[in-house]
Amino acid sequence: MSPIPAVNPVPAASLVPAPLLTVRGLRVVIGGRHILHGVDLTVAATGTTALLGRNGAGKTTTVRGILGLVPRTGSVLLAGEETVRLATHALVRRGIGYAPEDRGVFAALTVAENLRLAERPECGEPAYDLVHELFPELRRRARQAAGTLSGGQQQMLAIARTLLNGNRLIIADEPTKGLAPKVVSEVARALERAAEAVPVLLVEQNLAVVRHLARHCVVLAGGRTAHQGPALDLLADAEAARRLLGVGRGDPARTGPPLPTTARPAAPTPEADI
Ligand SMILES: Nc1ncnc2c1ncn2[C@@H]1O[C@H](COP(=O)(O)OP(=O)(O)OP(=O)(O)O)[C@@H](O)[C@H]1O
Repeated sequence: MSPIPAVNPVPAASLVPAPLLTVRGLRVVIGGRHILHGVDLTVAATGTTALLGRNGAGKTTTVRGILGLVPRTGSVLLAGEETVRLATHALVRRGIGYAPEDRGVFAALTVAENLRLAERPECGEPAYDLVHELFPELRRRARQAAGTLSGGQQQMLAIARTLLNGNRLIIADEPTKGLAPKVVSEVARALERAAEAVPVLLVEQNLAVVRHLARHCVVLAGGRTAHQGPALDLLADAEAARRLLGVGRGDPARTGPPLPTTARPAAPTPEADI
């Protein structure tokens, strides 16, 4: 009888999922001005990765560089594929959904029309079930002009558009900016649910939201990566948070009260069809 072959132990490192997105040496120059000087970051293959930094650190430019919305050099690997020379439409086709800082909804169109515009037939059946489950409010307001929605509702519409097409990564740029605390909690809960389905790269200034959602964080300073690591470790280190993010105990707007524990949104009501 032949001996049973020995089973090679799997090295622990190979059990850690590879990052979904790996950015190396990302540089952006606009109008002769060097804005990013070589940003390095990784976005985990699951959950939420927060992109942090003081005002003007380069967060939005980094996102725009990843998406090809500004001229950039360096390396942007999406699931191992080099994308830095691809145009934005090609990146969208590869499954990156973007909820920009200004939300980018079409004000004169209804909620349903905004969603329909985001459909991509090549991705199969649009995931309206998921959108309606996460955002029952959008279902109820399907026929309302998007320009008449509140800021929070517009933000939910912007996030909902990224969820329709089975994207493999969602990038949300400051989704809670300017929202009332109750609406911040609603948007955060929606993002939390979204991140169960799709990894999220979240640009966020509200550290209560970061604490609630993000496992991993990347901090930019002066157009460079200043720190990467577990989000809770950074937030627990008052000196590092002050140095890297410019926040202290006396800054409730950013360190905020804790968000309420997760409560699932109510099941959608069959009031309107989108
Ligand atoms: N199109 C542009 N032309 C010139 N300078 C720009 C342009 N876009 C951004 N900048 C500058 O680049 C720097 C980084 O801007 P960016 O918006 O990426 O920072 P940010 O970290 O997102 O800031 P905030 O938190 O205030 O949104 C800032 O000094 C900004 O003024």
